[in-house]
Amino acid sequence: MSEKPTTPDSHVERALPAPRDRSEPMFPGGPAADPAGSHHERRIRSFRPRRGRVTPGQGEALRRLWPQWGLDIDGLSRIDLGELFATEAGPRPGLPVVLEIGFGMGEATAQMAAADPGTGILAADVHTPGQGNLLALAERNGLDNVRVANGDAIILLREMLAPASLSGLRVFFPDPWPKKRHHKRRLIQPEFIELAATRLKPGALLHCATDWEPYAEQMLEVLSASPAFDNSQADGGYTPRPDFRPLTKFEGQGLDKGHLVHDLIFRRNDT
Ligand SMILES: C[S@@+](CC[C@H](N)C(=O)[O-])C[C@H]1O[C@@H](n2cnc3c(N)ncnc32)[C@H](O)[C@@H]1O
Repeated sequence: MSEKPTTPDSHVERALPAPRDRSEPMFPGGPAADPAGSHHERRIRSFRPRRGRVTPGQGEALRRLWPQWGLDIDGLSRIDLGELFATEAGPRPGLPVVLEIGFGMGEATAQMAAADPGTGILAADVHTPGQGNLLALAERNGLDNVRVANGDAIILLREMLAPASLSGLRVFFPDPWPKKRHHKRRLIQPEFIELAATRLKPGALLHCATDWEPYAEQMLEVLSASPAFDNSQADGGYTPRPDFRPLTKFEGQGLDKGHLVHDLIFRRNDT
């Protein structure tokens, strides 16, 4: 009877990875698996939870940089923005902070942060590979004015940010939810704008962009109807694409399909 050939360590059992509980973080020290809990409240979400495949470089950035620059949107604590943007030199009270909702892979976020080092960018998304990508970009480019938040930005705004604490809000290419039955998932709705208005300082800019024409029309209608915001365009229409907004990944895909892009810039007034 022929014996099976053995390798020197064939007696060693191959260790199987221990099964991971859904609530355990995928990257030790990194973003929480489900920060505010998927059943935190019954509400229609503007995103689908999606982790996507994380590259080794993104995973490494999440493990190493999250404790320093990451924020889990747990809905439990009030954020002191001066402390959140602290550097080795100490907290930065009075630093103007802009919230970006849905930064995707974060390339445009990093470019805008580099162009404006005197402004803190609080960038929120649920997309794990993008969070790792943005952290790595921030480190590579020496950006100490970027913080990455993981979870639903509505909970961040409502539960964790103080009234009149933000100097700006950016929503670039939010999920268009083109099917009629999904329109209720769109982020830019009257209730969202009402909430955003409470968290923005007078004079703060709300900048939206989309390549989905019907959503652009909805944005214009909702923002124009809000008594808390004034259109930066005297004619009440869209803003010509400002050169300070870099091309985003999602925008590039829309342009390849021949989509028209619309920017909308509204100013929070004193009401
Ligand atoms: C269509 S992508 C656009 C990404 C990026 N701005 C770009 O232009 O390439 C929209 C992003 O918004 C995120 N998102 C949608 N609703 C969100 C919410 N309530 N809180 C945090 N992120 C959200 C999604 O996860 C997604 O990454």
